[in-house]
Amino acid sequence: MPSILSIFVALVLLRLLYNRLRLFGIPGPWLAAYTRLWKLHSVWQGDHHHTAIDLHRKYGPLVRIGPRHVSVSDPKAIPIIYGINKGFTKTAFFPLQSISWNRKPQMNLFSARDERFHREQRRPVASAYSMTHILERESAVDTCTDLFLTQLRTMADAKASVDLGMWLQYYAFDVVGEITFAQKLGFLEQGRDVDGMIQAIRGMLAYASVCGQVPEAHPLLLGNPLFPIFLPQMESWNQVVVFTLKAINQRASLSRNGEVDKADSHDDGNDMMSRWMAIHHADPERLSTRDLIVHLSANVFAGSDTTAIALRAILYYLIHHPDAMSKVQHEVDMADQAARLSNPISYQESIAHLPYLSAVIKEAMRLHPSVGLIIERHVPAPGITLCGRHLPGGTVVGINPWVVHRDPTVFPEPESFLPERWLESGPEQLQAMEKAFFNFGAGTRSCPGKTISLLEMHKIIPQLLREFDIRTCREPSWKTKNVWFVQQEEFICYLQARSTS
Ligand code: HEM
Repeated sequence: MPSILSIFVALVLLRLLYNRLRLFGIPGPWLAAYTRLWKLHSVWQGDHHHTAIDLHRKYGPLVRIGPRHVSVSDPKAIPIIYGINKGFTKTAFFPLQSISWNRKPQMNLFSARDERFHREQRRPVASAYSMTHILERESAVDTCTDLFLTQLRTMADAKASVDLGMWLQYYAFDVVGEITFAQKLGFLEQGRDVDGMIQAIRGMLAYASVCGQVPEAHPLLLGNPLFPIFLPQMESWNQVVVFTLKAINQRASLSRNGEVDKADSHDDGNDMMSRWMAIHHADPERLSTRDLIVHLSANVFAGSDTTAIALRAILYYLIHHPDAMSKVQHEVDMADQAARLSNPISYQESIAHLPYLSAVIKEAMRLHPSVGLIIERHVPAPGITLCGRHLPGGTVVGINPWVVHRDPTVFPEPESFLPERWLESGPEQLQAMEKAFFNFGAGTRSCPGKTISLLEMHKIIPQLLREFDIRTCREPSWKTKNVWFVQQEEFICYLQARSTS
């Protein structure tokens, strides 16, 4: 009689064999064909973006990174996987990044898997992210710039080293605060991680990146359905939600049943909260109190880390490419001499008069995208042919921005920092590069907040370089860790006031 143990072992072996045969012929690390442990381990190490680049160089456009998981590097696959009405839906990786409120997990724009629900959620809020609306808050962003520069001047005068990486994140946080809630979040003023929000977001990302590889484990961990019943105070551990509720309560009040009270709110501002409260009060069914809370908190969660990563990358590549740094500073100085720039520099001025800077911004985001894992989607039934291979329905596919941004057929010398490629390439090449630029995702689920990030980048970088010479304190000048977002740490710099400023 076979023992229970031998039956169990036989079942496990059969399962592994089944896994192996499912996507037979798609190359990749041998262990990945059998089990998700390979992917889990690779993500756990915090360097998966580099592993993914190496794997695609070795195996080609399709790499099997799990039993049902395929990483794709061909930019031509972007409109297929992420295009409108293509039927590819978000995977279980996303919902575990939602917040919990009123004792329930609440899906936001980012985490929602149901496309219809997502469409209904995005419709009323989308216009608040348009550049026209964001620019209405430009003067508020300028107050963040003033505060940031004042703090940096003090540190530069003291000839102290500056954790510029951290300060850029404080800046990004306060800008999101101004645009979302018409208030700074206190980061620049206090020069510290207010309410531990940066740490809280890092913890959430680290959890999502690892648990997201085995999402079935989520209900046994932080997604345990018993927690809201027996541990309701858990909601108050999420600083992002706590902050959002505090911000709402400063302007209106949430009643006992969780509804936002109309009496003491004011709907006439141009920040997102005012715009969305106005919609809510006109038609609560179109945008409920729940929707208000999840949309506002999504901004705090999604808007600061991603932008800070991009800001650091731009300065990092400039510091390590002195020629490019000189060109940007020369461009700013010339525009200044021609009296084309205000103080602080406006977004429109930056776009109109600083073309080399725009190319630098693009090139830095190409080399160091904020997102460092594949942006997962499920292949719809009955399957799809990608790069000449049939992938059955249910396969998890996705493109990693780090991989597609290094496609040598689109970006020659992919590892080199060459801002000129964005200025000197012919129209066809430029179009191919734009189509392969995947920093903000693509299609209906692409990033609505990119307007906010672009506004920040085009304003604060020239402003900093107009006023300071910046160098790093040591080499290597940062450490990176891929926790879904590729964060940089210890980007410590010296700032010196420029004689021309
Ligand atoms: C450099 C900065 C940023 C980068 C690189 C970035 C990247 C991304 C990417 C790749 C996606 C798509 C995810 C997917 O397709 O599954 C996304 C979605 C999203 N981002 Fe951003 N983001 C940035 C800044 C922001 C900002 C500033 C905000 C808001 C304040 C924001 C809010 C969102 C939201 C709400 C979504 C979900 C959109 C939807 O599915 O409808 N992001 N972002």
